[in-house]
Amino acid sequence: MQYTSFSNESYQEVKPQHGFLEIENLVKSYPTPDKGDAVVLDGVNLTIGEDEYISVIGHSGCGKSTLLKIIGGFQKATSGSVRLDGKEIRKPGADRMMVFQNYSLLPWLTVRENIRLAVDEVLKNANRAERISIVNEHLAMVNLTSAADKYPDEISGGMKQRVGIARALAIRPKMLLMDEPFGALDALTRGKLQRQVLDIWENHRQAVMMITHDVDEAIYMSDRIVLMTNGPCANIGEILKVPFQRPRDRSVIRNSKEYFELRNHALNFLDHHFTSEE
Ligand SMILES: Nc1ncnc2c1ncn2[C@@H]1O[C@H](COP(=O)(O)OP(=O)(O)OP(=O)(O)O)[C@@H](O)[C@H]1O
Repeated sequence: MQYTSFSNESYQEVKPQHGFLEIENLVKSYPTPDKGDAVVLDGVNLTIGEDEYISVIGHSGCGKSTLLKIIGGFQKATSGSVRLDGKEIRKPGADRMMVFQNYSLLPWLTVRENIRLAVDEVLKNANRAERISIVNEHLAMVNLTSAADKYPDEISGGMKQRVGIARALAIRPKMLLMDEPFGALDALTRGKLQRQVLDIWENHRQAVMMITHDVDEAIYMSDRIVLMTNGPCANIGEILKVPFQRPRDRSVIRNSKEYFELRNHALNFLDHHFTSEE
């Protein structure tokens, strides 16, 4: 793996002292009908701290979602290992919650019921009053208290995504896995929701891995940005450390020299890894 070649040393990768999620030599291939195995991920190594916010950027088809699904336990690695808190990940679990771009809410349940269902399913030791309180707390956290009794088709895309995030957070996962969570939203709603997610994360620190195609979003939100090389046989090309203090003010960091350099470095990397097929 290469690391950044910035003259400013602060951009160099700093591994978290205590690896919470540890990915070692991860390989994932799929069988093809005629050409043997197609290798999607080829030897991914990554360590994430328990309160780190990591973004993953790479061209379409390089294997970002595959990586997230393996961490989520929805797919199996072909070889290598993925451990969370020292335990090998073999199947989905309530310690890792996924948030998808397409919301994935149950349309026949209200906003409140969508969150309640997950809480009932996972927090089996909590009594009824505690579960109601957790649901209400998370509805309030994403400003959805007044929409609690609406159905998904009665609310906007941004609100649906907030339900998905509240549902994921309500069961108190150790790690949040987000696959382009703001991808389907208009720019204004996206900006607001990014801020809300950061506010929540700053108050309830947990490990986050977020896939995005947006370099500005990655810089604004993350501690480190993982840049993937193109597939097939994709790998981690570089890991960039984001040097800005939190809480971040988007308009302030955007005007800094470091922001400009970091953004250009990421964009140049992506340009460099642009295949002729794209
Ligand atoms: N179940 C599967 N069976 C066979 N091939 C698959 C399967 N799932 C994914 N792939 C292939 O693996 C590669 C990586 O797919 P993946 O969805 O992980 O990429 P991605 O980087 O998330 O793309 P995008 O940014 O477009 O969402 C693609 O070539 C895809 O066709």
